[in-house]
Amino acid sequence: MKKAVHFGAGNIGRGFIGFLLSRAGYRVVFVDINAELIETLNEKGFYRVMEKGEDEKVYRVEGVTGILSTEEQKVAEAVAHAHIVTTAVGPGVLGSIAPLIAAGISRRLQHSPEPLNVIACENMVGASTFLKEKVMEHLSPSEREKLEKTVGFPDAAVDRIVPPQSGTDPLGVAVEPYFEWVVDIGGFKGAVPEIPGMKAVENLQAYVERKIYTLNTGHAVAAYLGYEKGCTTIREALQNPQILEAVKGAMAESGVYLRACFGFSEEEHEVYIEKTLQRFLNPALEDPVVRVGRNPVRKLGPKDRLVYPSVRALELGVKPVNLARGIAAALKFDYEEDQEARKLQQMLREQGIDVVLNKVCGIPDESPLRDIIKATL
Ligand SMILES: NC(=O)C1=CN([C@@H]2O[C@H](COP(=O)(O)OP(=O)(O)OC[C@H]3O[C@@H](n4cnc5c(N)ncnc54)[C@H](O)[C@@H]3O)[C@@H](O)[C@H]2O)C=CC1
Ligand SMILES: O=P(O)(O)OC[C@H]1O[C@](O)(CO)[C@@H](O)[C@@H]1O
Repeated sequence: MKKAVHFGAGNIGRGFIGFLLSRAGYRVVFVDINAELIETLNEKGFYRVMEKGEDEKVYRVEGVTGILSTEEQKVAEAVAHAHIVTTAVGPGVLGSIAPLIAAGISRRLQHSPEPLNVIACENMVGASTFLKEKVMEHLSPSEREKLEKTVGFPDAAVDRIVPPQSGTDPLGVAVEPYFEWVVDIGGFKGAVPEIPGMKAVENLQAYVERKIYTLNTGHAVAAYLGYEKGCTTIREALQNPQILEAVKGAMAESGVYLRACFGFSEEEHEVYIEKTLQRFLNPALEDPVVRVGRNPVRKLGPKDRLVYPSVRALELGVKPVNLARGIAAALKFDYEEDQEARKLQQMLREQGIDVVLNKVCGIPDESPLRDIIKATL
């Protein structure tokens, strides 16, 4: 039986990637830092995925096991014998799991000429490429050379809304019915693995950017404006007409760039936006604004969902007022339980808005975007 090693047994790990891998016939080994989660996975050996739409469908995912990420030797051994490696740990954690993956690849290169593909399934443009760079830092020059020949790191876009789980089942995951997992066909080494639900494409950049700069952009604007207005969930936020308008406006502003860059037609993009809004409004999913707004420092980064499309829209002659409202609201996201939110607030207090716009958002002093944002603060 083929073996998959998946880093991150969280919502996307269990509810999306691990689920598809298992259904494709892989024995899935989850690696996670959460000891309780790994213990429960090993005790039960299965979990349920509940698709929450108009009808509820329940799937049983069998034959799964777990390894704690501190059990370095076991993780390396699993990677050394895997047929595919995937991750869904969060972009900020990729650097921490890179040594584990490198140790596994190093072992593998000694005994197997078989190709391996490592796919980082994170909300980040170029996540697998980034992971590859981090893995390379832990390999010798000769291992790096061999890696280039046999180990692929195809970039990917992952789209399925999986909010925090509220039920009593410690492993069960409630997910939306929709999903899209798109992987760069040119990044694979060896044959592209047959995984129903995973689409290997040539124009990955268009998929990944459309997803991050539409869905994640609109979602972030809803989350930060919703938080500002005291809303608990995304659905509640979107019931406020002003927030709904701002979310639609922000997606339209980033759409100007996406259409210009990738050639989506206006109609096609409108359909995509409308479908995205319907997914946000799924009444069967309770999606907290604080989850969607988590890690505001990452989300305010120059390549991320708010600043990047604002810069691109400005270049195309469109004033990104709604994106700027999202950025301004993100700067006010003072959710105490979020470490990055605390850090951001401290930075704002101690260093001021100009330093934050510079250091966190990467917006140059001379950019008119600064004034557009400040005008909405
Ligand atoms: N939840 C969602 O709707 C979606 C999330 N994503 C992306 O998927 C990734 C994962 O997100 P979620 O599953 O929502 O997060 P999550 O918090 O539910 O899962 C992350 C898992 O990674 C584990 N982890 C953290 N540090 C680790 C380490 N050093 N070693 C091993 N495991 C570690 C955590 O214990 C947790 O189980 C993120 O990049 C996110 O942006 C992408 C699309 C949808
Ligand atoms: O997972 P991140 O990057 O923190 O952001 C949350 C976003 O990711 C998703 O979970 C899935 O793309 C969206 O629901 C939300 O826009």
